[in-house]
Amino acid sequence: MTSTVSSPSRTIRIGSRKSQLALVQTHWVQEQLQKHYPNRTFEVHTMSTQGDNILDVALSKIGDKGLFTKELELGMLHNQVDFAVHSLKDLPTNLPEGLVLGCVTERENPADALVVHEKHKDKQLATLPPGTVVGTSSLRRLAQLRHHYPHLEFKDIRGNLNTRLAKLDAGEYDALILAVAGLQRLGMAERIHQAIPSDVSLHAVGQGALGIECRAEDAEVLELLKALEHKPTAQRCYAERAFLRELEGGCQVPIGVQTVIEGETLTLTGMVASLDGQRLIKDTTSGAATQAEELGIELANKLKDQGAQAILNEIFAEIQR
Ligand SMILES: NCc1[nH]cc(CCC(=O)O)c1CC(=O)O
Repeated sequence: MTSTVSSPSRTIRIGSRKSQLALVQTHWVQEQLQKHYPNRTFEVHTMSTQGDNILDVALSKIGDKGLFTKELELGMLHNQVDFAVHSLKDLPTNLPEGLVLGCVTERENPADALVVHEKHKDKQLATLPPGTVVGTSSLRRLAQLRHHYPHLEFKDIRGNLNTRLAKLDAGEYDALILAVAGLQRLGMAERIHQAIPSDVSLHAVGQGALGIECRAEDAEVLELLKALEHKPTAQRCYAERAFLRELEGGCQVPIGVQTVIEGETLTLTGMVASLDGQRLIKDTTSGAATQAEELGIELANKLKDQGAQAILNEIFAEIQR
């Protein structure tokens, strides 16, 4: 029997991590694409990444930037999947040869959230008592909170969101710092006790947005992905990623950002802090949103002139020890 379909369109295979957050995000992308292209088929293929498997080592000590992305990238390069959905914050600023950031989706609230144990439910970040044990695995959150609240104690935490919340509720920690966006996407917004203001903690580069990575040569996929692109978010994230790319060395470092677009103007604020929180260098730059990457590079150089490079060099040496 011969097929009556004259030119069947290719099935698009979406690569995803298996974590609950990754799957929620990937299924959202699949659903949006399906709405835009009802006659096409989009399949989800899941893979475990190194970051999902190594759970007993502090993230900052692993020092491999592609921790949550490498297996998915190999999948694309080996033609097993056509694109991969990432939390943009987990996607390294330099991608492997042959792959590109094909699409940035509309960002959710990029702020960090304070989540507290029951016994602190009448407290805010500023009123937590001395010795409160705060769980975080992010050097950025650690350094900024130490800077503002040196009386708090910090303890590393790993595992997925549910594991972390269970450890909090079991009393292993008094409070956690998590991304607002992750809690919202998992339907756990009620656990957000306080959105941390940006004068206390600048968020991570790309936080709250999804980044879709695909093969640079795959014109068809790049065209399909345009349906999900959110230009203001993309411009903000390009500025943030250029800032980070210009500053970072080989590992996770305490770098935070904030971006705003008003009219045609993009304003980028960035900070670099020492791990003990004692030194914190922060500055701002503004310019045309169409020049996002140049603004990121400009701000990185501004901070380097103010001593950021010395802080980063100390941190790279510290982490390698
Ligand atoms: N690597 C952890 C990670 N990657 C993305 C998110 C949340 C969603 C986002 O920031 O887009 C989280 C959890 C967290 O930081 O609390």
